[in-house]
Amino acid sequence: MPLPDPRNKYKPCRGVKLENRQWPNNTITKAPRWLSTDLRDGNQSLPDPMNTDEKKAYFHKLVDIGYKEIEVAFPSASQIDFDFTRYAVENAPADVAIQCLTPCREELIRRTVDSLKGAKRAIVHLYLATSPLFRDVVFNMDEEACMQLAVRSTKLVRELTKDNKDAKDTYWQFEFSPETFSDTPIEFALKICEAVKKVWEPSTENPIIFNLPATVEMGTPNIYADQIEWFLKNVTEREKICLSLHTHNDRGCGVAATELGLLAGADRVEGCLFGNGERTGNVDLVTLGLNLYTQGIDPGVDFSDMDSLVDLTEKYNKIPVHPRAPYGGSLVVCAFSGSHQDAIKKGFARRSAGIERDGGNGNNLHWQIPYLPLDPSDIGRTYEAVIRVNSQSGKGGAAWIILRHLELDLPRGLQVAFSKIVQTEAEFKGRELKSEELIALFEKHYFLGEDSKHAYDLEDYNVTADGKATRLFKGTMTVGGKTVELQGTGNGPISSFLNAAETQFNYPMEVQSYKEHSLGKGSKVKAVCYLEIASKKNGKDIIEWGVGIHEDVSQASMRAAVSVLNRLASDD
Ligand SMILES: CC(=O)SCCNC(=O)CCNC(=O)[C@H](O)C(C)(C)COP(=O)(O)OP(=O)(O)OC[C@H]1O[C@@H](n2cnc3c(N)ncnc32)[C@H](O)[C@@H]1OP(=O)(O)O
Ligand SMILES: CC(C)C(=O)C(=O)O
Repeated sequence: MPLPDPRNKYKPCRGVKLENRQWPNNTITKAPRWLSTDLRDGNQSLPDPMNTDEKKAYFHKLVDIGYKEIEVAFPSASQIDFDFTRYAVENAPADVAIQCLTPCREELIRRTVDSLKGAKRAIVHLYLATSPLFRDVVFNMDEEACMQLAVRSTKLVRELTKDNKDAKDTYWQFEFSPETFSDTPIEFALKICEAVKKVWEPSTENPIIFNLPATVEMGTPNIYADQIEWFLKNVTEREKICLSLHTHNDRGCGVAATELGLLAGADRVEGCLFGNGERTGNVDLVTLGLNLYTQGIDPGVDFSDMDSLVDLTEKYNKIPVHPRAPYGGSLVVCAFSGSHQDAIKKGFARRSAGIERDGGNGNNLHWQIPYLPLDPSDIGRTYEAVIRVNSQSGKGGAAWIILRHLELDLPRGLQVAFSKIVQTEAEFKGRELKSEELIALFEKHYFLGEDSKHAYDLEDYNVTADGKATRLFKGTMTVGGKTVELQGTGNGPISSFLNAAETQFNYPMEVQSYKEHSLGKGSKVKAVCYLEIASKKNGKDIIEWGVGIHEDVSQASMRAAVSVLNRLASDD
């Protein structure tokens, strides 16, 4: 039973008092510094943490796609984490900083710094929970004791790193996280950071990283943004600070909180690919990066081979990426429903025309396709994957697949006719129809396949002028294996054939529309004809479509007419 009054159990998150807040008026105009914590915060939350080989593969992929700051481990926790840090130190490119997390405990700090020895660039990340709940429940420490511990620990890190003459070859950076910042009285968060800064003595060139984590997401994202703006307004020596965000997703707003935090002035973001991490996860770096990209901002990380990132995380985290995960999910660049497919198909047609006019590849043409905020090809997905067909689909979806695979640009009426066939098949099978199945259905239905089963075949014919405006068709057909001679007249080859067929086989046939286009290019070019015929079947007026393909355009149209005849003779 839900509680009749949850107020007695849960209290709302209180924001900070922020005068003249600025962040709602800001826009994000450049990518922040990114830190991937997949190998630390992500890894520590896995039921089966990665082994060393898995961490290595993951690390190299993070480097390959462009992350320059990577938190690789909690080296004081285990020999595996220590050894992996050594591997990362020895194998990181010169421009990649290796970050490690340590609590405020002397032996653990020493071990952490040991693991980073010899690194070209290293970030020692010290954390200490600062919220009243944690100080009280976890540490039994008052604010003063908490501050003294942070100060003592920072002094030790300083002594072991930037003040250590034996460690001068490393470019040391220092990060301090008042853990559970999101639930810490803001004045105390500022006070402890100021005390830590005073000890570390950062410079403008090498700023201290203050990472202000929403360790647990406590309130709406605007509250987090207010906290960040308040902190930045009140902290001293802003120019010597890199303000870092580290959000979790307990309320499902990690991305929003991070984006609002950036609007509030933050410089750096920590997160994991596809939002792996404690509980509901860290903020998703893929979403954040591609959110920037789709605003025309280079994220500085390469997401163009999305499937390889999905494979990586699924293999090593052993957690599937949700099919609806932003950008990376297998279903997010797919449209099943008819009106979406129709709009997307029209959008692509408009874009192709624009590209042709522009004479380029479309990279300088603004992306404007209904329902698709991102060009699937920018993340390595194919257009073919965009439109998928099931019983919810309309004419546009199947027509798109036929266009992409067979290059047949079906007239609207034929799209409608074929979509009914598709609908029946999808309902019958009770599932999505794959592209190959749709193509087979189309070829079978309009008798285009080499081995299609059909009643009528045109063996031979000729059309001659019979008087001024009249054409005479004479030909031989096989009907169910038997040879039949037929002849008819009309004002052109098709009408004279239809007249012959009507006389011979008793199908009234009147042309409603005719369309042709070329297929392929160069010496392999063919003609495609689409013929719409009004006829009668079992006493009822009906419309049938025929499709014919041939190197010769008049043969193609004749084939289209035979295709109609076969449709009239078929049972379906
Ligand atoms: C929000 C975050 O993600 S923080 C990072 C969390 N990551 C991890 O904890 C992964 C690695 N951790 C570990 O392997 C272990 O917890 C270790 C090695 C750090 C410590 O192990 P143990 O000494 O056995 O302690 P244990 O894990 O049982 O409890 C944590 C202890 O650290 C203390 N602690 C927690 N955070 C901090 C901190 N930032 N600084 C100093 N001490 C801390 C706790 O109060 C507790 O102390 P207690 O034993 O005196 O009560
Ligand atoms: C150590 C800190 C930054 C952390 O992981 C968190 O608060 O979630």
